Amino acid sequence: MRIENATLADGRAVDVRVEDGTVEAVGDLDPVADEETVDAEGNLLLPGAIDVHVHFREPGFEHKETWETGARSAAAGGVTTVADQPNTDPTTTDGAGFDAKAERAANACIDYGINGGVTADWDPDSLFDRPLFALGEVFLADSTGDMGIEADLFAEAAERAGEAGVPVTVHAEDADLFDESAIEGDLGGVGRDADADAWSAYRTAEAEAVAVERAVRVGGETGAQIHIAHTSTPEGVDAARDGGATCEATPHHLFLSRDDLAELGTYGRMNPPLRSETRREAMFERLADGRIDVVATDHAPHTREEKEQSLLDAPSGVPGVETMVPLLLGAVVAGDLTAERVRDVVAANPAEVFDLPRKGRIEAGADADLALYDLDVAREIRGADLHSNCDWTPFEGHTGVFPEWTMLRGEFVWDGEEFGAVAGENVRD
Ligand SMILES: NC(=O)N[C@@H](CC(=O)O)C(=O)O
Ligand SMILES: [Zn+2]
Ligand SMILES: [Zn+2]
Repeated sequence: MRIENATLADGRAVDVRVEDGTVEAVGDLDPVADEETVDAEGNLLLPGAIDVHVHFREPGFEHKETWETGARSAAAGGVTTVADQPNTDPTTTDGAGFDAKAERAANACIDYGINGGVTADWDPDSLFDRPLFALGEVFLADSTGDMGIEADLFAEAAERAGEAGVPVTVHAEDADLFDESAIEGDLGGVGRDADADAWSAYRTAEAEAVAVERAVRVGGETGAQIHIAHTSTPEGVDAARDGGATCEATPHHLFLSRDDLAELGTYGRMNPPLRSETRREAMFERLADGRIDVVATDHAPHTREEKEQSLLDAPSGVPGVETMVPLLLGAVVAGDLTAERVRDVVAANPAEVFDLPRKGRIEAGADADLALYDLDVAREIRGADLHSNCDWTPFEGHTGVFPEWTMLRGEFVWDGEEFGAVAGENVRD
């Protein structure tokens, strides 16, 4: 197959030859006889995005999402590889838990990695016996699934991961620094009527910075590679960088702030919570200038029914795997970000941080994981148009550029209307 007349993120106009699922050549390529041609019409060709932080919920919470629906949502958003988190049922904290998840993940139409998690009753021996994508997210405070752990267990887990050469991804919040007084008293009604700003006041910005500092210190002491998940504050990003760790930021912490909570209510409750508009801007600045290594979604679907509760009863988390690249490209169209930055944070950098040599770049020898975008057709994001089992989005009404098509190892997994019968593989197998 020859993809003709594509524009790469760096502005180069090229043709791309794909053979046996691999990029064979990039450049000015003459057609060969009988070769299939795909006309890219000068549109932007990006490497398939790698979302290193999703919660596809299976096994255990199939009513929220499955590997089938989550992967389809990813593909329709230009994402061709995901890494799944361990707070499923059973938790992915021992060999059997890993195997149970691997069985379900085989239903995905995109490639994937499976993380191992840490709880007081985890079984590191059988867990590290499996091909882990990473150890994590290790919860330094409780979030969905109540998998928060104590400091000494974190140090022990980091030690094991360091020995095994497995990166550690950390949910960095310190519950000792949460402000309980913020969630006392009247928090309003349910769903959109709840006072969700109280959640941001409760899980303080300071709690993140302090936990990040602790995590990177443990990384230094144990030799483990530390990656801070979903940093929500500029202080958290700076502490990660200063400590020699890499960090990721979510689209919700880059495009939403506490100012949106009056409208979102419990639909905007997540951990770490939305921050002030000032902090959001400082996060976006760090995205644009390269201080944030990776954008990942923390795709955490919950049903409307679950969200339609009081602030304290509604679960934390928002979906996002399908809207990540579209939102970032919306920012490119608006002139706030370069296409090269987008390519780096969603593809090249995650491939480098998590050691995926065949992923994240459009060059000879790489997997032909590709997505094509027409920057002239930005459209309004609507939950009803998305393919996740979660039929709402916190980005309703935002502008996004969705892929014309998405390809996994040379096969169309999404053609803009339908999904192809493509089988995903574990990137660590
Ligand atoms: N981010 C969230 O608020 N929720 C996540 C868990 C997590 O990443 O902390 C979930 O699994 O629902
Ligand atoms: Zn988390
Ligand atoms: Zn998460």
